[in-house]
Formats: sequence, structure tokens, C-alpha cells
Amino acid sequence: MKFFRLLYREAGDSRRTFLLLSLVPGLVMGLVIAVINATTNYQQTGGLQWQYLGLFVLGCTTVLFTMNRALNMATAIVADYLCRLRIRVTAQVRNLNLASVEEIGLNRIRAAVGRDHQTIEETAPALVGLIYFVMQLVMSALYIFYLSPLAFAVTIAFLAGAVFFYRKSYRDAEELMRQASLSEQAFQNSFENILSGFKEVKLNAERSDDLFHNYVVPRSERVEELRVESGRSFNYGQSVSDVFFYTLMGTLVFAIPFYVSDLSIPGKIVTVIVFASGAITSIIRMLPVVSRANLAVSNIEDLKNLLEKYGEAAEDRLEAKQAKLTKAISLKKIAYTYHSENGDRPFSIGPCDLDIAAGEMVFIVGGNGSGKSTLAKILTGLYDPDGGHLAWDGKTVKPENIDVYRSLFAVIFSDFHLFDRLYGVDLSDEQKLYDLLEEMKLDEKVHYRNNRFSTTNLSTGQRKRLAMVVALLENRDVYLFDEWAADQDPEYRRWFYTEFLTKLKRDGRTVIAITHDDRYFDIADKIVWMEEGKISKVGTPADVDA
Ligand SMILES: Nc1ncnc2c1ncn2[C@@H]1O[C@H](COP(=O)(O)OP(=O)(O)OP(=O)(O)O)[C@@H](O)[C@H]1O
Repeated sequence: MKFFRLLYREAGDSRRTFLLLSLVPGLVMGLVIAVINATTNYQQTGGLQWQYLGLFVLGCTTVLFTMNRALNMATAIVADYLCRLRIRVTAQVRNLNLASVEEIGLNRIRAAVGRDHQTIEETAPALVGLIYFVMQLVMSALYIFYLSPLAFAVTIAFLAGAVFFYRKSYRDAEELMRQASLSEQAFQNSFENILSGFKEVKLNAERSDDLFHNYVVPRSERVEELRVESGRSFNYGQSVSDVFFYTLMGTLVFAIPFYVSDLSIPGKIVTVIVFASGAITSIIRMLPVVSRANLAVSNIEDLKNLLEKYGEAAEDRLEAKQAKLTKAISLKKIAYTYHSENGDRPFSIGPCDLDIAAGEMVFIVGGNGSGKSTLAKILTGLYDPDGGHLAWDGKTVKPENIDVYRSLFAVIFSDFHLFDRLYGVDLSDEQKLYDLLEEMKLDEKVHYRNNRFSTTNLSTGQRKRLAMVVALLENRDVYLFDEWAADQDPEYRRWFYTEFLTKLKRDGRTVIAITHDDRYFDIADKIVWMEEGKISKVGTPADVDA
């Protein structure tokens, strides 16, 4: 029903036309059967009746035409809904805070936009078919009523019994399908480990066996088990409905003739019942498909509600602007705590106080897990601090100006994403791109053709250099690098610290580098030491080991 409600809602102004077009084919087909029944009864009609032929042709043409229109409409409505859904989800995700995206989980978002999206797309024609067959059934019942109210009462009683039993198994089957969908997610996670960790899995037979035998296989088997159970439940419902149906047919053929005066009636009823049996079988086959679509709609609705809930904390996007840093960025008593799902004590940052002057070169140093990258995410406006005060040039960072604040930064995180195109970069001076590619020694490896990089299949160090090209083209006031040099060869590493960063500073940029390279600490103006989420010391290179 969820799927039907969705289609009806999304049809908007054309919902009446859609409903009419969906109902008409089944209704008319019922009439066509009545015409066939009347025509084949030559004893009463005394031969071929041309008006019946006319009605038959008219009826079939109407069915074909309206069915085709209804199918096209359903496809268009669903395609339009899915297109809007993708755009809306992407727009909502785009406006979320980084912390919200991390809490919701990328897999959940991907599933709604991928798997559930596809299920809904594929089910649109099935739903029109379902309406068609249900209407055929309704018309068959009415025709039986016309032929014999008693036969109609018997038919309704049997159908009610069949629906009662089918509904129970259908509910059980739907619940099992829902559980299968959850288990499928667990299987996908294990499968993703095999794909994403292919190298590590390939190199370690024990890991490969453990992952495969203890996770992939049992999880896949669990999905299979639940799907089979769900299928069995559907099939049980179908078998019970069939028993009702065959008993109904038997009753109509063998018992009803004793209660009707016109002996042509049982034959007519059987024709209708045989016709209706096709509709019943089709309905029963389609229900699991519609059920899967219902589940997909639920998943999407749940995600929509979640995105809306998190969206309350999201900022309205402002016009993209490029901010300037003329004085300083200042953090006062900044604090942040990660959300914990499993009840473990989450990592916390702060309270932290720090001033970064415009044009300063600041190194953030400290042990693994001390909170350097987390601080960088707060500093760049990606994480909204739970407490404290963040400002630039005396202006407090608030939801209204957070986009402007973020535009101060060009950042290369240690887990950066390399885009295949220069999205949002003004390339009026294309030569600058070629010069930078040359400077990063990538000019023979990467080209920019048809508005995209010829390749991003590069070594880790080369990928970082290409990310640097993009960051420089962004032309921001503050550059933040999270362990950029970690994957560079000694030559590039030396060049990065002694030439590149100092040149950036000379150009008036503020440079913030998260680094473990203590042999280059002396080029920094300020060093910020972090320990267990706190700034333990702020000093100069002279304070190293002091
Ligand atoms: N998305 C997250 N959700 C929950 N906890 C997180 C998340 N990201 C990081 N943490 C936790 O925050 C702590 C600090 O991580 P962070 O990446 O800031 O450290 P770091 O100093 O940059 O470490 P490294 O030098 O190893 O890169 C870690 O204990 C980590 O488990």
C-alpha cells in the first residue's frame, strides 16, 4: 500500500487521470469477458452478433490504449519522483554537517539512492498490472452477481476466506523480507571488505578465510534462509488461496446448477472463473514484488525523516563567497565530542584556545589519535563545536556565515577525495593549471582534456600532488595540509617544507600543517602540540624538546 500511496501522492494534479487510466482497463476487460460469454452462447443469440463483435473490438482497443497510457504515466510519475528524490537527498546531504553524515552512515544513503531507488523504478509497471487484475476480479464478481446472486455470495465468501489466510502469510513474508534486507546490509559490509581490502585479503590467507567463511558465507546464507522463508510464506498463502479457489470452482460447477433455473449460467460462471483465475494468479505473483517496493519506500521515507531531523541542524546555503583573512582566526575554549553509538566513551577535544595570525605558518603536532585531524575539522568549520567561540578577524562564526568562513580554506586531508574535474574552479587562466602540473611534475602524466583530468589512477604521492594543484587553483587565503608530505619521496618532502610552504607564506597565505616531520619544524612560526584532545603547548621551533 505504501507504494500505491506514494504513486498516488506523486501523481499530483494528474492523479485523477492516472487513477482512471489504471481502473479502466480492468473494468473494460470484465465487460469484454461478458461480451465473449454472451457471444459464445449461440443457442440463445442464434448466431454471430455483429454488435458484440463491435463491442469486443472497442473493448480490446480501449484496454490496450488505456493500459498503455497508465503504464506510461506510472513510469513517468515514478521516474520523476526518483529524479526529485535523488536531487533532494543529495541537496539535503550537501547541507548536512560532516558529523551528521558520519552518524547516518554513507552506506544507508547509498542504499536509498541505489538499491531502493532501483526497486521502486522496476515496480511501477507491476503496480499498474496489479490494479488491472484487481479490477478484472471486481468485474468478474459483479458479472457473477448479475448471473446469480447466490453464486456471487458463495464467491465472495470463498474469496474472503482466501484473502484472510493470504493476508496472514503475506504479513509474515513481509516481516521476513524486512529481516532479509537488514541481513543483506551485513552481507554487503563483508563483501565491501573483500573488495576494498582486496590487496590485504589477497596477501593474508587467514584473513581471507576468516572473512570469507565466518562472515561472507554465513551472512549470505542467512539472507538466503530469510528469503526462502519469506518465499515459503508467500507460497503458503498462495497454496491456501488456490485451495479456496479450486473449491469455489467446484462448488460453482457442481452445486450451483441445482439452484438456478437457467442451465447456461453455470457454464458462464465457469468461463468467468477461469478468466478470473488468471487475474488471481497474477495478483499473487505480483504481491511479493509490490511488497519489496513497499520496503524500499519505507527505507527511503526513513532516510528522508532522518535527513530532515539532522537537516534541522544544517545551515541554509548562502551564495558562495570567498572570504579574506586579514587579522587572525581565534579559538576560545573550543570543545567537541564525537557521537558514540555503542556506549563507549567517545573521544573529546578541548577546551582549546588558539590564535592563528594571518600569514602565519602553524604546525600542529602530536601523537596518533591526539586529535589533530579533529581539531582541523573544527578549525575549518566542518565540525560544529559543542562549546566555545570560533572567530575570524573578530567575526564570530555562526550558522549564517559558516559558508563564508569555510571559504577561507583550501584543505588536503589525509583521506582526501580526488575529483576528476575542477568543480567550481575558475579556469580562465588555463596556463596556470599547466604550470602547476609542471611544478608538481605531473605534466607528463596527467592532462586536462574535455574539462576533466585524463587520469586519477596515480601513485599515492602523485595523487596528493594533483590534489595540491587543485588546492592552489582554489586560491584561498588559508591552506591546511593534513600530513601531506607523509607519502612523498625525501626530495619532494624537502621541497614541500623548505620551498613550497615558505613560498605560500611569502605569497601572504596562512599555512596550517599537521605533521610528524620534526626535522622541518624549524620553518614554522608557531607549533601547536596536542595530547589526548587538548592543546598541551603552543610555542616556536625554539621550544622543541624544551
Ligand atoms: N568520525 C569519528 N567518530 C568517532 N570518533 C572519531 C572519528 N574520527 C576520529 N575519531 C576519534 O578521535 C580521536 C582522534 O582522532 P584524530 O584523527 O583527530 O587524531 P590524529 O591526532 O589526527 O591522529 P593521527 O596522527 O593518527 O592522524 C581518535 O581516537 C579517533 O578514534
